[in-house]
Amino acid sequence: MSELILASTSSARRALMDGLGVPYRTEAPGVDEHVPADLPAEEAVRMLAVRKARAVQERHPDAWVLGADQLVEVGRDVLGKPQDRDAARAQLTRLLGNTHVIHTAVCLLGPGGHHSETAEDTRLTFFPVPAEELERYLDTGEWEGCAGSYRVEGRGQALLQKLEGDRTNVQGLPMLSVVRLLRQAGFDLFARP
Ligand SMILES: Nc1nc2c(ncn2[C@@H]2O[C@H](COP(=O)(O)OP(=O)(O)OP(=O)(O)O)[C@@H](O)[C@H]2O)c(=O)[nH]1
Repeated sequence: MSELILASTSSARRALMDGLGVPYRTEAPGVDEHVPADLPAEEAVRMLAVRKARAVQERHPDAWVLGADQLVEVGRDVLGKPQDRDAARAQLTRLLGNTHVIHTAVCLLGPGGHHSETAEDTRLTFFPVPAEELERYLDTGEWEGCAGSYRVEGRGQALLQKLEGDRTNVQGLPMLSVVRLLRQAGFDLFARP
């Protein structure tokens, strides 16, 4: 198989791919992540996952390229990554004591016009916690670089009352689906190095 490129700057996505153990490298997609404001969350993440993968594939047409995007939907609000602590506090205040949905899309592009993609939802319910506890969680800094301002695999799990779906999907890649897409594309996931 020609090389696999993860079109991402996300350390969490890298960690998930490192765990899978398939040889790959990363490259920043470098795309404009703006989408129409009224686009439903699942359509937005699919559009951006494809945009990221295509941007890298244009630079490496013979490679396999995996792109991903994620948004948090709570009620009618759609949340991305917070810009600062105050934005993170506002996001978490919206999530605490409520149920929200993580929408993550992945797109696998390959030689010969291969295009496969999927979008996965994970539903999470957070405990209602007092403002002082929220400030202590913000002190961990886990909000930085995370859509929804928490890390489900870190101290953020202390906020988690219920999770329905793929936990890795929350971290950034729905690994059940990533494995399926790679196997369907013909990848040998235990190839000798
Ligand atoms: N470690 C961790 N990261 C999370 C969690 N929830 C969301 N994220 C990260 O939040 C980011 C979602 O923003 P995106 O726009 O999809 O991705 P990005 O960080 O800009 O990275 P690119 O793939 O380069 O676009 C991703 O990096 C996710 O890995 C979580 O629970 N744990």
